Amino acid sequence: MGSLPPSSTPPSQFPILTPPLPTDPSLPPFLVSTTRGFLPRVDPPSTLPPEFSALESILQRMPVKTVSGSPGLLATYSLGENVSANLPDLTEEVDKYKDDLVIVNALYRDYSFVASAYLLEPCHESFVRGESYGLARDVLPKQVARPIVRCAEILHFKPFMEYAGSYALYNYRLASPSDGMAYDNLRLVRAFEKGMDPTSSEAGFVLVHIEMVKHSGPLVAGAVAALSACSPSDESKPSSLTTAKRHELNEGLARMYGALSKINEVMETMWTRSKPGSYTSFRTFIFGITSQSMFPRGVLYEGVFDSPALPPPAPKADSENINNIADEGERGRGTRLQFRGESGANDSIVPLCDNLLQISMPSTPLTEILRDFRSYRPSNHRQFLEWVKDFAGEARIRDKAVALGSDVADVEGLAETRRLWLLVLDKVREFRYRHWCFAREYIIKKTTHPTATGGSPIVTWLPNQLEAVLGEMTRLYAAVGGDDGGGLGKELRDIMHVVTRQKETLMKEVEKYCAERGVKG
Ligand code: HEM
Repeated sequence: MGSLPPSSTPPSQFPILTPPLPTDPSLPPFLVSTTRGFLPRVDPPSTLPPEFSALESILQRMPVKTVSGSPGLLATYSLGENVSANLPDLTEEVDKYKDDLVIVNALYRDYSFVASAYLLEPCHESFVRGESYGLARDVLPKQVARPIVRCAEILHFKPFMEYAGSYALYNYRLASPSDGMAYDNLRLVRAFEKGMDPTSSEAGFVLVHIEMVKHSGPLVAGAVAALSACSPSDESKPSSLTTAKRHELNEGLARMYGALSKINEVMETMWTRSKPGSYTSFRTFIFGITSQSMFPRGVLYEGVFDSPALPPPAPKADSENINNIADEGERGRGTRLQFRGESGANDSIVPLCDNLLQISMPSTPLTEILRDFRSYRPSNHRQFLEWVKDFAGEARIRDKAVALGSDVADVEGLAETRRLWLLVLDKVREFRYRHWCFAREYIIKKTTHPTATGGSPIVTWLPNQLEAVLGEMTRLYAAVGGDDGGGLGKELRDIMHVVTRQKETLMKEVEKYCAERGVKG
């Protein structure tokens, strides 16, 4: 992969793949493209090289319900002893594949499944008994810790389960290769609970994410076209778009709108493909090892002392952050680490829209969590998102698009941009509102555990971003004169009624949950 272009380079010059996508295994699996969007450029391997047969054997025997339907190691709470007894340290074998990143990514996925299952097995047992999660194991044995760190170094991931690199986007196979990526043809490669059955809620949860991201190619293509139309190499006056460029911008926004509409439609299928009542049982295994009561001191990675995959040592005085600090008795045994858990918050669809639309988030500690989440993703996704943000900022895309207080000759074109801009914002609102409903129905009503898998506070974090979008829409609609007619039409008037209603109900809901749970709003 080429190095990143400087941020003043036109968007078309960012190394975004177009078909035919390269199949070269020495390239990173996750490279943004206009066809597969944020999915890996090749389907993930579902079988491991023979040297890893011990790992494969554990993974196949691991789920609560195995592929044959019989109870697996997690059903009998015997994964821990199996890892101790039957899994050798295969770090040297990982190195043999360091030039085949497609395989190393499969190994990263698989070690991350064993790591999370191993650490959280005691919490699963407590949960099944109807108790609170209690404490997890807090030492990751070296035969898991060393190879996952090595894979993470090679791939530039964190050495803990990630959304794209392991749990969701690198965790599917095609039941029949000739039938492609149709939903019914997708199967999970790895699962914790009953996910080997494609009709289970665990499988549905993961597969709906994949099915949504399947439509991210046109979103990327639309975003690139919109940015390209506003390239900073044009005059930098907000009103400087020519009629032709405005037309290009409108086409880009319309493509984004089409893709987001499809993505939101698929999102709605979550309710039936993964039942709200089943979520909390497989969720136990996807918690992170920071900001969680189960891991008050993170996890000691045995046999791991120094690696580019580890975060920099925390200052000793920083008692909140125990990264890399092992206590006296542990020194010489390994390194204590903390990472966020896998979460859709590490998906790139919404951050792409946030960055392109320049949605301003409030300066709150909750927004800091949003920023932190954005480091948990494949490096090419991260670079692309940062680049979109910088580019949109330099190009002043929002100013050019909505052109407030400027004389624009192409009045119809401008009205269309404003309409499309608000419609795209509305799709982000719709995503975040549906998502808030998921959080309420799948989590808040089912458990009092205060933090989500990624470590964010469950009642206040999602509303922080949803409120920002609702606020942005309200301000923009007023600024372009929507309230006074503004030429934006009935569709947007209706949407804005929904926005006003949602603002009120969201505030009341959050207040209610905060009061019930003693959380500061
Ligand atoms: C039952 C379904 C779902 C539930 C219960 C759920 C739950 C959550 C929770 C609790 C968070 C807060 C972050 C954290 O983990 O600490 C989150 C964030 C997020 N999830 Fe989901 N999620 C679901 C489905 C999805 C799907 C299908 C996607 C699609 C990619 C997705 C994308 C996101 C995004 C983008 C965020 C960050 C939100 C923002 O920026 O405002 N989630 N999710």
